[in-house]
Amino acid sequence: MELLTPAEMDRADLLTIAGGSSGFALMLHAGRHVAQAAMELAEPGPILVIAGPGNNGGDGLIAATELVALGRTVHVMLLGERDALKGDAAMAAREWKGPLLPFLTQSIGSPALIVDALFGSGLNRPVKDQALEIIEAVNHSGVPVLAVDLPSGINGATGAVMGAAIRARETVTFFRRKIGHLLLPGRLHCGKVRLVDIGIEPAVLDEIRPQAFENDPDLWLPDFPVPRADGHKYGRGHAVVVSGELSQTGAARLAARGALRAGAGLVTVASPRDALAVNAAALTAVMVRPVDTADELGAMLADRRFNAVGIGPGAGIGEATQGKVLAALAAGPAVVLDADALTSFAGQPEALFEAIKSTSNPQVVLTPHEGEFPRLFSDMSNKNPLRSKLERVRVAAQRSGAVVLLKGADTVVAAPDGRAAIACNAPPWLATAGSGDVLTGIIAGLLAQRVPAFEAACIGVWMHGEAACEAGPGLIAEDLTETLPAVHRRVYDELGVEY
Ligand SMILES: NC(=O)C1=CN([C@@H]2O[C@H](COP(=O)(O)OP(=O)(O)OC[C@H]3O[C@@H](n4cnc5c(N)ncnc54)[C@H](O)[C@@H]3O)[C@@H](O)[C@H]2O)[C@@H](O)CC1
Ligand SMILES: [K+]
Repeated sequence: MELLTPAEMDRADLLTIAGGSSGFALMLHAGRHVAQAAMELAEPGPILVIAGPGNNGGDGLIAATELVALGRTVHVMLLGERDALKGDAAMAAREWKGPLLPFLTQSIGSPALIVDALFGSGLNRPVKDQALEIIEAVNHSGVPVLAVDLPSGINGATGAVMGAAIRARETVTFFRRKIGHLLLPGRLHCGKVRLVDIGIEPAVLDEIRPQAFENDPDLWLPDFPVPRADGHKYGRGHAVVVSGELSQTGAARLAARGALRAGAGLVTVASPRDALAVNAAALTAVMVRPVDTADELGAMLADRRFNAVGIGPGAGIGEATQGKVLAALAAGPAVVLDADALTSFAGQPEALFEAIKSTSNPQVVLTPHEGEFPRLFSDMSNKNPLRSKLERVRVAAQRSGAVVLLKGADTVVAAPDGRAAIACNAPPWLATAGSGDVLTGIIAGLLAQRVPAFEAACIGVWMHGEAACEAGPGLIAEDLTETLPAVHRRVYDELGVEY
């Protein structure tokens, strides 16, 4: 499903109003949904609504009015003067007939539930002073919080905490989720996100054309590779994984098994001669072929049946790996570059980007983690707070000409054309040795089946997260390939494919 920036949400709102609805009608829907969620969440006892000076506060005031009508005791605190409210929020305030408590921490008390309607998508600067004190006091109170639209203090476009932010049990948001609901740390502040319809027609999206999506099957289901009943393994591509030296061959084997489990028809490990015996002894369905140099790799890949290559896990950092990367890009299969393949270009990323842009087959995926990312994009480390993770990955994709996948609990995949997907299905135990190697292999396996690079990266990330959920806590990288069949079955169920 699409993810919106606050600016895009404002457009959705304006297009709906231009189509004949009133802004206040949207607010009434929003406030009623919030009240409904509050009824479900709140134990018996009073409910405190903390309202801010904009339309997020307006939603809160409508919810307060509705909750009283539903028989609840409701207290309201408002930041600023009632008379200072404008537009729809002023209309909402006229609906609220009760008193307003002073905007002080002492007013919080110990309600059954707090409805956080302080700031939503209009947050445009760090919270300070009174608002900051209230947010911190709410977080310390231990009272469950229902956030309206966004937990106050979370930037809807970036997920950043602007000074301080509410930690909500649940968040009710409208029409479509916002990017800040998925990117960290925002996601951690939202609790469960409830998406409700407030009367905005999905057709407005035709005009807005959002370019960010949640990474879930809705996004790529038609591209998911399903073997044909009349097909054979040669029709499902042949992935090559480049192995490192004798002492570090395990990573390539993990990747190779990932490629096979992702559905590649055939997988070959291109192994240095001195590691051949080790690789061959430890592999069964995966084949092994001696490849020491970039020239040898290039010669192997001249056979176009090898249609996808994964390089990086355990590859070693330096000129030898650089050479193999350039040979793979020149030969024209789809390519996924990870780990040492990326680090080998630290300090000279332009050489890599040039090679990517001049490849005859522009199906290239880069899969850095936050440590590797600034080795290629030195101005965009996560220490640089000027850009969100989404923006950083988009710029990286545009600059490199490749699909870029930046790993993390909120893995972002972006294509050079601006499309981007944010994942939220990875469990914390997925962060374990070797799990990135398996991801590289899964993506290589999908590329081998001719899934386009952006979709291959998205599907790979999603399957990897699902496989980890399936394996559960205590996961080691080897488990991921073994739980992948269950993930395939889940996708087949969604596709309605029998097995
Ligand atoms: N766009 C839409 O389609 C709809 C929006 N609605 C609500 O309207 C909200 C957006 O309303 P607004 O644009 O009025 O924005 P908000 O209500 O989120 O906040 C804007 C107000 O807060 C102030 N403010 C911003 N940052 C501050 C800070 N750090 N410290 C102190 N004051 C600060 C601004 O000066 C302004 O007065 C949404 O989050 C949603 O809850 C709903 O009513 C339904 C429809
Ligand atoms: K809020």
